[in-house]
Amino acid sequence: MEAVAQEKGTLSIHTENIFPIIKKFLYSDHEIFLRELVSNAVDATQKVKQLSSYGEFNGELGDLKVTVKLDKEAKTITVSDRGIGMTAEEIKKYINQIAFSGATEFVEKYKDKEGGKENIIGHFGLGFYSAYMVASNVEIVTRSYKEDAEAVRWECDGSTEFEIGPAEREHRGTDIILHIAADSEEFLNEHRLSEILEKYGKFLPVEIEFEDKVINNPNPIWTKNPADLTDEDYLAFYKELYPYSEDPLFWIHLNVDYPFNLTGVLYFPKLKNDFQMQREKIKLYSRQVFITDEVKDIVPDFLQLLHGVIDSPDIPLNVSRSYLQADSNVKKINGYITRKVADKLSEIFKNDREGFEKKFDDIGLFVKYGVISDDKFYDKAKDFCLLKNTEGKYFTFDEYRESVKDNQTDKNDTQIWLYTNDPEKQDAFVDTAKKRSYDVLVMDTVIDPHFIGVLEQKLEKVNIKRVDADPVDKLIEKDVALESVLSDEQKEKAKTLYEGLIGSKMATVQVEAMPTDELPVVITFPEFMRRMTDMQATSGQPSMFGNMPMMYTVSVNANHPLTQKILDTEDEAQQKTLAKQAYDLALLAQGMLSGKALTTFVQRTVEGL
Ligand SMILES: Nc1ncnc2c1ncn2[C@@H]1O[C@H](COP(=O)(O)OP(=O)(O)OP(=O)(O)O)[C@@H](O)[C@H]1O
Repeated sequence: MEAVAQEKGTLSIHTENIFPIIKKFLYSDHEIFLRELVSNAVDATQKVKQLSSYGEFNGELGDLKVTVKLDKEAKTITVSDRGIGMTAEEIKKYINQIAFSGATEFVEKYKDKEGGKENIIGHFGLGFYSAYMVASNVEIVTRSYKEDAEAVRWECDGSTEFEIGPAEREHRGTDIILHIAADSEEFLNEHRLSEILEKYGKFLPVEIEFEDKVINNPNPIWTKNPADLTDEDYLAFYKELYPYSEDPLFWIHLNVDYPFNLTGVLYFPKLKNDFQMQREKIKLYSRQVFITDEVKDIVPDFLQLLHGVIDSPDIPLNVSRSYLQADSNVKKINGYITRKVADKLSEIFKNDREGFEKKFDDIGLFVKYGVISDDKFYDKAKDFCLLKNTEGKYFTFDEYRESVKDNQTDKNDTQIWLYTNDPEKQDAFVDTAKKRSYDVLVMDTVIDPHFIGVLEQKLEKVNIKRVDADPVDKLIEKDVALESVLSDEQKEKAKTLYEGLIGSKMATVQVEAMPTDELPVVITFPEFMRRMTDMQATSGQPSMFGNMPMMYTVSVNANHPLTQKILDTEDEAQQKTLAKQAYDLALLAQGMLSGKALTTFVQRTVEGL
């Protein structure tokens, strides 16, 4: 056997093999070629502006617009700028050497100067080659800003060979001329190009002209100082982003430079009960270049209900700038945004409680979603998240605790908070609760079942029940037990009577001493069972119980005069009719009487009048 010698070496790469990979597979979306070339033009322009401000370039800056031109006949797309241009040497260095970025070199050189590193988009030294995804041939005609620089022409047909030589160009700057390949002719269309430019370049920092029109707003509000902006500016920008949307409720201007750079404006839209529709409205930018509207790694789930823009050069992008890489910065950004949003809400709450309450119906869903899904948010939101009662009064958690303390603490020293998820439907129950001077909250949004669960976990000694979870005296059990006027034997008789009448396995009948002002029969849904069904309904998961109807409790009021009367009725048929009537009334109070059963009930009632 031959012995293997220990050695070290360098990997070698064959350009012929790697080039097609860079050209075709590095970027998943072909349309981004335009983003890359326009970004390069913007970079070149920013560089010349910066050099001028550092005194390293003393010539005329002139009109710095970047232009994109489409020539359908010649089948070319040309991106032109009046940036720094390139000398022949620079082309060889920056273009011929794949993955050598002149942008990075520039940033390194000027990193300590004002604006030196903030304004440059390029980083990887690959973007230019994305042109070959759509072009069979690319020409560069360029003239450097340097004094006495000669214009240069470079051309390459996508093989590993290029040509370089002298050219004519009146001014400093660069034209990148793409000869569009046969399989990419879809890009020889002005609508398509304008759509791509609009998507990626709407807020690029240098004016971009296409078809004699400037397509971008180079100074979007998130780059400005909040002190210089009015409400109208924010609203106008919102309209620019979402032309057909209703005005937002309020907004937050994000502005941080340590430990990462991030700017942006987040808007609170009016949320409808359906919050799935509202997602993917936050746009992520990096140095004013659009990246994605998939912000799920940077923005916590509940904040994705917000609209607006986030711009951060510190968001780690992959080479294709199309998606992010998860890293610790992303986590920090996530935490920061959550904190900022909570602080803003808290500030509005403190400074304008009335205004905050007015908006709460619209932002409640969002705040509750935050409370449910993010502990850090909960810690702040617990002081401004509001509860609303059936009278339309709002309370913070602490205020509510204080307000119901005297009347709604049960014998185990636990506060029972009552709520309705449908004040209309549960009116009979709300009414009975109010007769006891109990307060009833309204919890009617899709996420309230979850919200209630979280409140119970977080708030000590608080139990939350829907008004129809139990007959009123059982909702909040106090020490005083009511005496039953019925004997045990009579109770048993009543139970058998109703069980025979109802004949459903879903119903549990119990005969209990209840106050006389309570209905003769009350139907309730045990809180636990009902909540599981509610939660499953919102989660969209198939129910563990299949389509089984919900279990319910039928409480016969032992102390109601009608119960006594029914038991005293000798005629069996008459007795059954009376009991049926009492039971139907209970069904009616729960909105459970319909169809044939309802018709029979109505007839029976009319006949009895
Ligand atoms: N229009 C232009 N004017 C002047 N120089 C340019 C122009 N386009 C490209 N360059 C030079 O060529 C270099 C390589 O460009 P390329 O787009 O491949 O990479 P990049 O912009 O540096 O990085 P990235 O891959 O992140 O876009 C640039 O860094 C720049 O120095």
